[in-house]
Amino acid sequence: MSHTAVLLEDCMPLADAEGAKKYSMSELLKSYGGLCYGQNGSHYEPRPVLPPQPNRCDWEIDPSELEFSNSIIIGKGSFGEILKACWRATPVAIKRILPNLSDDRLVIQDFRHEVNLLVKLRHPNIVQFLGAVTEKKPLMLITEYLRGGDLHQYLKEKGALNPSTVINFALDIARVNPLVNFVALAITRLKPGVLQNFST
Ligand SMILES: Nc1ncnc2c1ncn2[C@@H]1O[C@H](COP(=O)(O)OP(=O)(O)OP(=O)(O)O)[C@@H](O)[C@H]1O
Repeated sequence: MSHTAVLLEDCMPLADAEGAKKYSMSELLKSYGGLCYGQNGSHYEPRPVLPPQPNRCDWEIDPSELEFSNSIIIGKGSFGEILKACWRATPVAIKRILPNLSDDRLVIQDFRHEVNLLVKLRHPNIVQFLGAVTEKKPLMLITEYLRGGDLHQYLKEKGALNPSTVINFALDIARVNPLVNFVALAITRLKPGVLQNFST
């Protein structure tokens, strides 16, 4: 078999040519040794491609992938508890809707709203949404686990913050809007005395 034929066979363009009904190209590839799926001597087997499932989102998480054996409760919200658990061997934060609220229409609406919002957000300063369990109960929302907790927890532990820390936190929050980066850059260019006056 010629070098060309080996390359053609390796990358299996014949299936693509046949799929696209490019008959002359198919013939040309066959004349160079290209084999059809499943054809005698072919090392490729036909692999049926499942059609996309309607209404199934690629962020839907199968609850069997969540590992709760060493989970701990790290917080409580109005409708559920927040646990530190594992998903695919990675520590994650899971907001789990309380079983007795799982059928509450308003709770479900609120939960779906939060999921729909988080799906659209991607920014280093926003907790990363990883997926959600929406097709089975209890409903769950899975995000990256923040080792330092959230700002509320931080304030509870540290008490009043000094003004420059407050400004840095405010800038981190505001940086979610790209325009604010200009302001942030301008502030870092300020002389130290100016910032002192501004923060007191
Ligand atoms: N991703 C996370 N990583 C680490 N800790 C978290 C995370 N998410 C939440 N927590 C902890 O759980 C607490 C409650 O979380 P949060 O306020 O998000 O709950 P919630 O259900 O959204 O509350 P509510 O619905 O009342 O606004 C936080 O104060 C924080 O301590």
